[in-house]
Amino acid sequence: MEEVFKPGEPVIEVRDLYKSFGDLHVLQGVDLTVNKGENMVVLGRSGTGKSVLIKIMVGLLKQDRGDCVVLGKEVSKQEGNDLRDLRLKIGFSFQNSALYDSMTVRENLEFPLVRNIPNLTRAEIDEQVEYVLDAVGLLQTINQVPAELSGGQRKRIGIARTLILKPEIMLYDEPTAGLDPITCLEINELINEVKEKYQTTSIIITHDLTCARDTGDRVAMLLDGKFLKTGTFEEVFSSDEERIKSFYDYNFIH
Ligand SMILES: Nc1ncnc2c1ncn2[C@@H]1O[C@H](COP(=O)(O)OP(=O)(O)OP(=O)(O)O)[C@@H](O)[C@H]1O
Repeated sequence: MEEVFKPGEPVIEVRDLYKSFGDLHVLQGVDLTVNKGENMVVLGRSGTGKSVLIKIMVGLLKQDRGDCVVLGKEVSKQEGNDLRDLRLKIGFSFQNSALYDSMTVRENLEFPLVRNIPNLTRAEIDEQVEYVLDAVGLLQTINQVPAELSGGQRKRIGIARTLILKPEIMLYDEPTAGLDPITCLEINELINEVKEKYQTTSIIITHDLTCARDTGDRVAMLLDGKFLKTGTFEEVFSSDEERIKSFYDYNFIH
């Protein structure tokens, strides 16, 4: 039986997680709980281990010690079809959108559907492509190729391509990187709309404090291998901790 998670129940539970590469101790006792329907923002300077943490969550890396339980399953113990099924429930929206340049928007969106869900009819594929494009507000771009789209539109299509498999969890890697401030705000809105429409649980990795403030139900600051502080944006940034204050001062733009 598939486990069904109710709002507020933990969907991701990371406990006392350690990961080193030789002498480089990247994660040193990470604890994190993300509840059903929650947007959790992970903040941290470059190289602090945010991507390593995400890779452990999707089974691309194994921890040295500790637990990483996603949708009720210890990820490091999943193999073969079980790991594949778990990964299908986790949508990973890459930083560079990773669209295929030679394919139209329609073809880019069809690709994950056809690859992962066999025996869909043409009408079902069309319906799902159009639904998800409408959800990200870009139905009119269906026959365009990525080169004809703006950076913000490409991000949206990248998010749509992840959403089309209706994942329970969304992992956004630097969703606003390289975008102008207005487009950043539009992406933040989209992340919030996705949460409402698709009832997703999300982790949003970012350096962008406006994104953190606007999308995060809670934010967690990764520093020196651990989460230094977790809470609402206001709770975290009202802290007197010097390293949090200096992160805020260097990163807050508007
Ligand atoms: N497979 C690996 N082998 C060896 N070292 C690795 C490996 N993966 C990551 N690292 C190292 O672990 C550290 C954390 O990397 P990670 O990519 O998680 O940083 P990050 O917080 O995501 O940074 P950024 O914000 O720049 O993407 C880095 O020093 C990186 O070089």
